[in-house]
Amino acid sequence: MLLNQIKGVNDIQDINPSDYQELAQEIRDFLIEKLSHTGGHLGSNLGAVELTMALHLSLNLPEDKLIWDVGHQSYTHKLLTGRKDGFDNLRKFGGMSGFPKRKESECDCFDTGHSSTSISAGLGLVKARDIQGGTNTVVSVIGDGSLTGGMAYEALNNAAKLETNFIIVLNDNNMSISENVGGMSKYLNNVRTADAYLNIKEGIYNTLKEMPRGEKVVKGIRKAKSSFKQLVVPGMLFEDMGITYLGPVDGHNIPAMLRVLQEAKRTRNAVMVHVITQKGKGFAPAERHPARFHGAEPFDIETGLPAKPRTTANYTDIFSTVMTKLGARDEKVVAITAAMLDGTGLKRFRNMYPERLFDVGIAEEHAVTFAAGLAAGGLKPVVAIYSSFLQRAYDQILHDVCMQKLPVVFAIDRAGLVGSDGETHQGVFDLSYLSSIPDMCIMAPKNKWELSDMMKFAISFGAPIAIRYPRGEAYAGLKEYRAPIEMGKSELLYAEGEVCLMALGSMVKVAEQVKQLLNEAGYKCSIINARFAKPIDLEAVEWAVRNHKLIVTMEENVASGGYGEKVRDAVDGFKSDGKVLQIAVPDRYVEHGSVEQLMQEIGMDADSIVDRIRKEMENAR
Ligand SMILES: Cc1ncc(C[n+]2csc(CCOP(=O)(O)OP(=O)(O)O)c2C)c(N)n1
Ligand SMILES: CC(=O)[C@@H](O)[C@H](O)COP(=O)(O)O
Ligand SMILES: [Mg+2]
Repeated sequence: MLLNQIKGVNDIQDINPSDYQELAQEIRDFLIEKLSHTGGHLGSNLGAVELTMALHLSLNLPEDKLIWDVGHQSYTHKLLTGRKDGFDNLRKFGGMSGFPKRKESECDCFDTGHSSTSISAGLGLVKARDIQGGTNTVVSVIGDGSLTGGMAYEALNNAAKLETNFIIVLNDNNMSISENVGGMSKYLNNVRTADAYLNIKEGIYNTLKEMPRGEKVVKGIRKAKSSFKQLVVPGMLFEDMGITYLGPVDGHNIPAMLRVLQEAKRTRNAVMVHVITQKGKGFAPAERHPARFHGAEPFDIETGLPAKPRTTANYTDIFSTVMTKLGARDEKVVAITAAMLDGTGLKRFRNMYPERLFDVGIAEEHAVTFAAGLAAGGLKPVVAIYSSFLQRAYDQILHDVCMQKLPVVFAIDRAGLVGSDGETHQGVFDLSYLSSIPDMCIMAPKNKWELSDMMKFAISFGAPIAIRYPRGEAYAGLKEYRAPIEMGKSELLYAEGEVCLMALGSMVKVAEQVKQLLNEAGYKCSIINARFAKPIDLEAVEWAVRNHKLIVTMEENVASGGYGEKVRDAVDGFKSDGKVLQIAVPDRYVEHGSVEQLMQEIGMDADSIVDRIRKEMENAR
């Protein structure tokens, strides 16, 4: 097997060129087999096999620097840098990350996970090289979807004035997670469907040379290269900015890519190499359903179907259903997604009300200010964005939504630990960054019915409001507790005394388990479902202080700036010696693994919480 000859970095350079095709096939077979067990970002990786091989053949790693935008397509890069064994535990607890990690390999020069950062980071590495007199090559690989993100344009704008080499590879598979959207996508479509510029160029040169005085004409054209390109390349957007454009080149043809990369390396400025690939290439189910195989769960190789079909609704499903109902009831309800139509569950809303769904591309900042504009214009926008991606739009939430008290509903999915995507995607900061903003109201449902009730409350709230809910199965317990949602009011679930658990959102389910364990150990235990993280329910805090020896706050967010901190401050106000134990995500980045394993690791599973409570109670005796 050729793949077995690749034990470390640059070993691919010893492979005979006549074997490249076979190696690419072995890599595909390997990825399909491994990911059928572990899950992972299959489609993007299958599309980038030959591209990655060509880059590794052209570069000398780790001296040369290769930056992967988002990083979800870096699996072949991991294989070619000696990490084959890591695939057995890909994205598992303690195993190999699904994204580039500097601490994992010296060939991973920049950590990614969130989109559209690669050109900025690459340009930084170029400048660092130039200032220190280095000669290494720097390559940023960015997908067409990631090129919808604003940061990419800020970086291109900056890179355009560069006078040294910087290679930007545009890996264009005409897909984001769902269909790619917007003007840039349309522009790339035109470029892609035009005959390859390089072929046209050579074809025209050859024809001209046959003609009388043809050589002279060709020379003249070569001198006026850019105006010639203007004639044959639609748009010329990048060239006009000052960035050399090469391509489009077939991203599954290694010799063709090697030739273009050689040319790109000779350029004395920023150069964009436009590579055309197919998402899911070589695995029929992934070619047919690129969105489903973008981030795949373990699957059956024969059929492509999930190994474990899902039987219960997750919070995204509930959100999806309620959105269609809200859309039916009120024509003013509109929805916005930043390239996460499938992930946020807004596809159904799009299918029913296409004119009221806006997919703005990977542009969270724009999504929020756009929603502010929609609200200012009299509509009722719901912006559905994952917690960790919404981090990007802090200023837009503050400056464009909250300062004007505009009625925008933030549906914050993946709030809490997300599991196998790891530290870049854990949604454990939203309570903190949103809480600091005046006029922001934040809710979190304890179960699936409460998410529905909160959405109905939010849509008629008339001011900025956020609902955060986690990845995964929607809790179907506590159905009988369905008191109407009231602004800033919590819900008392059990009133027993001694220990009072004040739990927010997903932690209510854990609180039930904690209560049972505490009861078994002989402690009485009350539970308050917080419902609101801002404003907190001060009356409930006072009741908890007056009637319990210990208050335990529970939230799937970092402690700093979270719900527990606010409760602690309030307790101090009511009773200076009131005891509060804060259960929250610790002040460090939480890596990948299953949510259950991670909760255990950070001491937020029921057993760990009970241990801590018992210690506190024993100390108090
Ligand atoms: C800031 C941010 N928003 C959203 C995402 C989710 N996301 C990951 S990959 C992706 C699509 C990327 O498309 P493209 O760059 O074309 O890569 P492809 O998957 O097509 O190879 C999206 C929206 C993200 N990682 N970061
Ligand atoms: C790479 C990336 O950012 C997305 O593909 C992300 O992995 C999606 O996560 P979900 O599976 O939670 O939708
Ligand atoms: Mg793409």
